[in-house]
Amino acid sequence: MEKHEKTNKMGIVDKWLKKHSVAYSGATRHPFIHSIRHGTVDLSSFKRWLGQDYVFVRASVPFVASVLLKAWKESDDSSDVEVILGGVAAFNDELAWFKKEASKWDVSLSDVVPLNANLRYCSFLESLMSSDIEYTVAITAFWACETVYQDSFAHCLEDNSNTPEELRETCERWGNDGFGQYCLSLREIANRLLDKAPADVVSKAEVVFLRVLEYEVEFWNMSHAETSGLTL
Ligand SMILES: Cc1ncc(CN)c(N)n1
Repeated sequence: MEKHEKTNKMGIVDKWLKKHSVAYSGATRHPFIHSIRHGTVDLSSFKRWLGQDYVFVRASVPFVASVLLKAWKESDDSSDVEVILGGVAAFNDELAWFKKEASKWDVSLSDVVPLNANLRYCSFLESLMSSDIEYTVAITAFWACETVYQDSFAHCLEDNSNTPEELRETCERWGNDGFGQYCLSLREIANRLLDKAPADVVSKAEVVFLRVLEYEVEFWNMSHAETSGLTL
């Protein structure tokens, strides 16, 4: 098949994005994201999100490393490893950025207590590290996780947005074009693998995709957790 034919073809994840557009919008157009985009964000919510996300990103490193390992063992295309390796390398920079941003906002990262929604999402990712989980399923989860952030924060950078100046750097971290391209590369990998996968693996990947969307919504919800109800 010619390359241009391949890119024009609608892949399985593209179909899921249409089929589950309500769930997808729930994750990418959450009230927390709207509040950033409208410039009405409550700074204590932003700080809570920042601390929780630092914990999440640290915990997701072994998951991404496990996806890399699966790609190295199972992929029929060596460029997958390079794409995922790019993601692993970006985590280093991301963790340094969290430290810088936390000191700007006076958030003490060492004092962050992970909330239950965060712990649940981290254990879900940990469950996907098992060698029983197919590469196709794991890369679908990874693509979905990265894409929700890319789409959400890119929305805050659109021309008609009113994102506060001091939050633009956060939005650019995930909303920039380079990160967008990287998410598209992950999407191509997921589509290619799903195209060849048996039906039960495709169903499993679709369930995992929907679970990621649910966990992402719960994650955003934590930003407006009342201090009295920190078990979210
Ligand atoms: C909850 C969450 N989801 C996704 C991302 C993007 N790696 C993140 N930093 N945090």
